[in-house]
Amino acid sequence: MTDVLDLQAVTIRRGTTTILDDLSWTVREGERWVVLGRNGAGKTTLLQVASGRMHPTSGAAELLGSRLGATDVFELRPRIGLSSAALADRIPSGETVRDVVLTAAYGVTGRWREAYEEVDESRAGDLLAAFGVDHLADRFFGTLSEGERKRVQIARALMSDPELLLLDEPAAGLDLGGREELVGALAELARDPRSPALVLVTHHVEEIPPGFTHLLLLRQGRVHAAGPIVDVLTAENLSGAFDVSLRLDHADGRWSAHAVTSTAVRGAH
Ligand SMILES: Nc1ncnc2c1ncn2[C@@H]1O[C@H](COP(=O)(O)OP(=O)(O)OP(=O)(O)O)[C@@H](O)[C@H]1O
Repeated sequence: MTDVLDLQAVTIRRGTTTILDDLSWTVREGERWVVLGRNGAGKTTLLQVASGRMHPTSGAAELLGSRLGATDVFELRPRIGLSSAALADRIPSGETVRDVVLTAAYGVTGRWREAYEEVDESRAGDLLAAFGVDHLADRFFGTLSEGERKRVQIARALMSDPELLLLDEPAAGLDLGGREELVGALAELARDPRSPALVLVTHHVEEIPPGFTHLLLLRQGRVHAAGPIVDVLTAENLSGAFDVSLRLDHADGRWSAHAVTSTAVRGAH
């Protein structure tokens, strides 16, 4: 399998703060990674590097076989899909849902007289349908619910047929039903062999869709543990990454975690 992303001893420093610290991580074709870590662990910064938007202070980052710093990132970026709150904020609220997805084929937000090919129109429609939001194609992006927006964003990130798809907290702000619908859609994406390599950043094991294969646990900008999810997602590793004693459960392909408290002991008195 080919390396889609290869980070070797990547360090990111800002002033006296070390945000990523000597981090090595490889994502290969066909892999579906979850990146978990507490607030401030460095997850968003890691995606900035993985999407070619931030260069390491030291170390080497290879994206789709090209070394960051020695390649044209503007050629690289359309080959890497990214969905994040920061990018969503840049989408004009008066843009139609169809155009939000369509403009991604040209790496822009805001439609302005581009001549779209029929094949693009049809791909945008298919992606909206795949995420269950095709009925919203003519609505303005700004009028959508949070859950609808998240699904449109992922459809947009897939529009350029990327070789790597990075999803930064796609379930943040969703209610339980919205989260479950999104987890279902991501599970389908994970199952489809035509999908790109996937990297999903989250704070919650409950948001890990079935079919995700690997886990990177980040702690204070360093790799706490990484590898196949069945080996790495343990109560011990999770407790270490989140600095709290956790119990982990696995049922029906889904995970859940909660703090080990002294409730049971207290209840006994
Ligand atoms: N330009 C900067 N200068 C100094 N510190 C920074 C800078 N950018 C980010 N940081 C710090 O780096 C750490 C990691 O930030 P990052 O956003 O990558 O974490 P995260 O794991 O995505 O956090 P969250 O889960 O809260 O979104 C944080 O403590 C943040 O305050």
